[in-house]
Amino acid sequence: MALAVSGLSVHYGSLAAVAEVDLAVADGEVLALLGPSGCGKSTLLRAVAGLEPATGRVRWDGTDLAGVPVHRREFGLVFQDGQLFPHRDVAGNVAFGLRMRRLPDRATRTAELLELVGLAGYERRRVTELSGGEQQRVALARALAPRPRLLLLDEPLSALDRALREQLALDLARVLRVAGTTALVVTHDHDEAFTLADRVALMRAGRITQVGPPAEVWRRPVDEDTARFLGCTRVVEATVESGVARCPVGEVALPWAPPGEVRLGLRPTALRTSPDTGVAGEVVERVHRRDHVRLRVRLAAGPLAGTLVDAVAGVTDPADEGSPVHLVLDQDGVALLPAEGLSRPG
Ligand SMILES: Nc1ncnc2c1ncn2[C@@H]1O[C@H](COP(=O)(O)OP(=O)(O)OP(=O)(O)O)[C@@H](O)[C@H]1O
Repeated sequence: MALAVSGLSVHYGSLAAVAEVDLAVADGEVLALLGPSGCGKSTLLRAVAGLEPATGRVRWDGTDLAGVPVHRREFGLVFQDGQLFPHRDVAGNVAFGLRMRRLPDRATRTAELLELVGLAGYERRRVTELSGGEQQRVALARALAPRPRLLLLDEPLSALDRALREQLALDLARVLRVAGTTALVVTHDHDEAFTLADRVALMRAGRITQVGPPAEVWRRPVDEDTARFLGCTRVVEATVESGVARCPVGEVALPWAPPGEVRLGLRPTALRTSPDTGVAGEVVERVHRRDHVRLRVRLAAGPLAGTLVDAVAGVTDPADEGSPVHLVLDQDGVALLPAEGLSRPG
């Protein structure tokens, strides 16, 4: 195990911003810390970097880093706004860590990194004349140049607009893989976490609530709060038999679900319009999204008659406000929750 964090806490007065966190990141692994605003993600990252006084342990390959200052931890840092040196050109920024460590072949390494982040030939450009996306690429190249043993990224893409963020998340995932980087990435964006990470650690109120591969966390959130954070807008009781879950809004194949009583977390995409089969309802609201239409539907029959549920329709579907629809369940929008506990009204 490369990074091992145990019993790590950070207090601001009486607030435990990070509370007794245990976390491990394996060699070459990318772990995303995902959680709502204010849950302590940045504070945890900063404590790992050595930027925040903390109790507990941060170890690298078994060696305790207590007392090792930030610049001697051999960690690379990338923040939301790049924090480039405005008076240096692109090469000057990328080579900064190499110069500090008196590493040789700085021009070759700089060119290599610029190539990796898609900015080949940008050496002499002024960083103040680059776009936000280009600046973040330079920040990434600068952090990777000295071959840090761990890369810490704090919301590296959140200052960028949506389309650029999606493209850069894919590029960043590729760069981290190609460089074999061990990384801890803080984000509040689910798509970003799932694009970048081998494993996702979900955080709430200073604590880690669940750690696992993205698909596992997505399919089996550990509790209802986590399911809601991951986009489930309704929780329903269900019974699973032979890999098929039956609930008041229909049935759906869930081969990975154990038999017996469970709860299902439904994301808006869990219910889709269907020409004539499925649970009946009436459209009360219709909003166009990029590649689908979001609906609010009042169910017309069954145990949940009168209840409003979220659903999706194709952009060309005639599911106008006031019109009747049928909804069927789609496995991809369904999360499996343990049976215990009461479900909250959505
Ligand atoms: N220097 C500080 N002094 C006092 N309280 C702080 C300080 N820094 C953070 N906090 C508090 O600690 C908690 C965790 O903050 P943190 O920035 O780590 O959350 P976060 O999950 O990264 O949030 P966001 O996604 O909004 O950046 C918050 O309640 C915040 O107000």
